Amino acid sequence: MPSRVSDDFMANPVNLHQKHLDLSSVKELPDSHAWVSPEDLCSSGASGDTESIPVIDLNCPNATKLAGQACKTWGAFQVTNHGIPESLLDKMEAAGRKLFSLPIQQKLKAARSSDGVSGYGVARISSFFPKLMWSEGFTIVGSPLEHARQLWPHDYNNFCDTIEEYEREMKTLAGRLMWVMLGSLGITKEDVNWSGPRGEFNGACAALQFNSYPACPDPDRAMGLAAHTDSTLLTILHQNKASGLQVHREGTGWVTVPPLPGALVVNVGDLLHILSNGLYPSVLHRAMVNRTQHRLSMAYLFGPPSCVQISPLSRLVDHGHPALYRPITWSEYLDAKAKQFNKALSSVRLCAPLNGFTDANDHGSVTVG
Ligand SMILES: C=C1C[C@]23C[C@@]1(O)CC[C@H]2[C@@]12CCC[C@@](C)(C(=O)O1)[C@H]2[C@@H]3C(=O)O
Ligand SMILES: O=C(O)CCC(=O)C(=O)O
Ligand SMILES: [Fe+2]
Repeated sequence: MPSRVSDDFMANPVNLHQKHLDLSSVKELPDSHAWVSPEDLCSSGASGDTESIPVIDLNCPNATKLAGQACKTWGAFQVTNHGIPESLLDKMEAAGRKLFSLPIQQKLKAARSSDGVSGYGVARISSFFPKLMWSEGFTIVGSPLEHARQLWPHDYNNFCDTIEEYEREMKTLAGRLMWVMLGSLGITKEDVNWSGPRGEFNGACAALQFNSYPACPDPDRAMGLAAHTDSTLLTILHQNKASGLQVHREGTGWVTVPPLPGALVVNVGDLLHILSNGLYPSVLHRAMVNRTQHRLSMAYLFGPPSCVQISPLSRLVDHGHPALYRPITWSEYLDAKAKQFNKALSSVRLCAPLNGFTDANDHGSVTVG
């Protein structure tokens, strides 16, 4: 049987000696990275590849309605005409390539510390799985300067300028997307007092995550990034030409999100799930790898100001629709995710769902292999 997230939970500790392998030079999949044994192979892969998440033109007059439908049914959509210049996306992809092509010893100079958030390393959720993922990541919160200097002591300015430009552009887009997504629920600026006087989400916090998935000698037995939901309000993801992102939909299974030139993927995160009182489910997603192409993605993880407690919006709560979640700040939620991973959302839940099932993203029964 393929392994299940619940079974894997904190099971076997990862073999630490293999943790920082140079994946691009490995010729055979090591056991430390083999998620599926040869006997399991027939049951792996995506089942529902005939449909995928909607593609929404942000300039279309119907964008708000379409985004609302997409958030309710998929928890994700792709967006075009988003205003981010293609040249900036290209520069970011080049910055990611430059970073991950450094020798492993150089990348480790900017390694994420055990209690830190920023820096180079394996996915934070790795500790919940008995096998290592076929990927490496680099997380930036605020200024990239300190880590960029460690990576390129004499040549860090271009990297920093590009990242800072991207962070500014993404912040504006994330604010715009918040109103498009919330607008469909009848939410206005008056309903979200922490969005600021002009609804610009000025005090919002964010992190930027570069993900690298080198070509893999045995892609059907490897996992790029294991199934998870993001602990954000929303995530804006750019993927290069290599496909690999899959979203999970109840009743359909795993569905591939094809890379579309210039488009960005928008995911509903756990905090928007809470804010919408469960109307917009956070999307369970994962990244697969392939035999020939190096896949790169960058995720802009958008959250509320650090002092703000997120709880279901009062406009969405009444006698028939009680608040389903207790108030929580982003950093408290990230702590819950770091300790409980896929049980974090349920741990904030106040009332049991009427149908007796757990939260949609309490994905203990979703197969990961
Ligand atoms: C703000 C954050 C969300 C994140 C944890 C982090 O502190 C920075 C990295 C983010 C990321 C990106 C890859 C998937 C993920 C689950 C992970 O392991 O690190 C997310 C985290 C999250 O959304 O919980
Ligand atoms: O690489 C991808 O497509 C997914 C990345 C992702 O889910 C993340 O960074 O949170
Ligand atoms: Fe994610």
